Amino acid sequence: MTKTNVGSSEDLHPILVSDLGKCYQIYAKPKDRLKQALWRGRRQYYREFWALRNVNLEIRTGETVAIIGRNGSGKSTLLQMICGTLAPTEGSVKTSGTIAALLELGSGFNPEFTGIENVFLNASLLGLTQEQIRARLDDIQAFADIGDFVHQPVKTYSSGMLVRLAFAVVAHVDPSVLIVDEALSVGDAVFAQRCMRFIRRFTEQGTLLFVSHDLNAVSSLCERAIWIDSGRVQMDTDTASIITAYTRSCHEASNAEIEAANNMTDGGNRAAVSVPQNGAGSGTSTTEHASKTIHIEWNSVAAQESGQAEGVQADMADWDAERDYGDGMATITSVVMRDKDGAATTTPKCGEDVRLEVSALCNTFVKSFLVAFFVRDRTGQIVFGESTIGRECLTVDNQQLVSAFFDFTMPFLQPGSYSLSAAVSNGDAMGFKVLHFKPDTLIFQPMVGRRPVYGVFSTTTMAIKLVVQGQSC
Ligand SMILES: Nc1ncnc2c1ncn2[C@@H]1O[C@H](COP(=O)(O)OP(=O)(O)OP(=O)(O)O)[C@@H](O)[C@H]1O
Repeated sequence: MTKTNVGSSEDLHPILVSDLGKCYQIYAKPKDRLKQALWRGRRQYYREFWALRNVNLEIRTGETVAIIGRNGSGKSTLLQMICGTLAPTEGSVKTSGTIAALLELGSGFNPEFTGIENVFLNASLLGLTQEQIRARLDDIQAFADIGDFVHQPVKTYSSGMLVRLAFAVVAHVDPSVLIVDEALSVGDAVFAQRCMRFIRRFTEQGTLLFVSHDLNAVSSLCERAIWIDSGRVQMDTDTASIITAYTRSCHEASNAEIEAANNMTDGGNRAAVSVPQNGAGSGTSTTEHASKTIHIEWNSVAAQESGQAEGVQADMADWDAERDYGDGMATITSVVMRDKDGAATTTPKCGEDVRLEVSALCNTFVKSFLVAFFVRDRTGQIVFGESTIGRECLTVDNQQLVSAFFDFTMPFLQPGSYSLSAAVSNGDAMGFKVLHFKPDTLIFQPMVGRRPVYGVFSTTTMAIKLVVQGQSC
């Protein structure tokens, strides 16, 4: 472990990765491995598999960086090479400062040692003296919170207990760089929150490298993200842009899967889908839920032309090719928020009723039309959302215009700017195909008022009573 040299380039870049690559030798049969050893390289019995290739990264001091990507894309391979637990096939990694890493479960622990013995072993490897470890032992035990198990060999621990102990150690060794690989997914909710509080405090002065499939955690912790796909850096920029691009790619992959499954079931003949019962003409459907309503109307374009539907024209100009995605079988034509008087607004009052109208034109027959929206805060975290899933099953015909009306009370939000994304899909809770997803299509600034907001948003409280025992109110 190296300490930071003040003023050096390593000081500015605690992690520098150049042309990094990892190649595995894949053997079709176990005996091929033996043959390879016997032939000493004169014949090849394996095929090469590059888990990671041509990766160049500069992580600057104080940056909070997420690594995201689908299963098997190479995230853990990259982190292991940065931490020095895996040797690269090509390229190099330069690190400086004290790097504390939470990688695979229990890595770095000796299974025969007790929890306490492993705390001493790991904390001393991370640069603490025996005296410093003794002084911090109570805090480490309190953070891990595994009771008397701390005196048992770690081979008897559950996966949750292992990650608790490992996290407790890294939380008390004052690292300058913290690397976390999916560790939070193992602990229970209370422990995950304890870790998130620690990581949040750590990011105020330290450098963080964070791997997670939880995009909300990623957006709330990291300002920069790196998307890895099939062992290559696909994109490296601000977290919000990466999340948009990555989720778009995941939806496209999922749409392709659903398309393939549909082709298997109907033999590739989309015309085999039965003609809708309620597809022609127009209609209304309303569902009550909790205290508010979701309300969907659909009209034929003929009705629109005769003035029954508000003038909405849809064509591919409604698509932002850079950001929108979907299979194009419907086009979102407008997304409007209205106040309680019906006026369009981008400054809704918190605690007051609003209506969100999402209109879309179908470019094909849609068997089960779904509408959804969600709202992100300025860090990209999803704050709330709603969908017709589980509430509506609407069949829509080609060239019909659908409007969904979501009536709800605007929650008491933290002050700031919020973006609303809308989507229309075909399917149900078990799986749906995105027809058109419009990210960040409506930006609004809620009027917060003077009421304090606790957390991401406060509930719309029906009543608050203060009662002194013995007195009526
Ligand atoms: N020892 C190994 N031998 C052969 N292939 C390996 C080995 N270790 C990893 N791989 C392969 O390298 C690729 C990258 O694996 P890696 O664990 O880095 O992915 P990941 O992005 O962390 O995935 P996940 O999100 O599922 O944790 C995968 O295809 C994996 O099967």
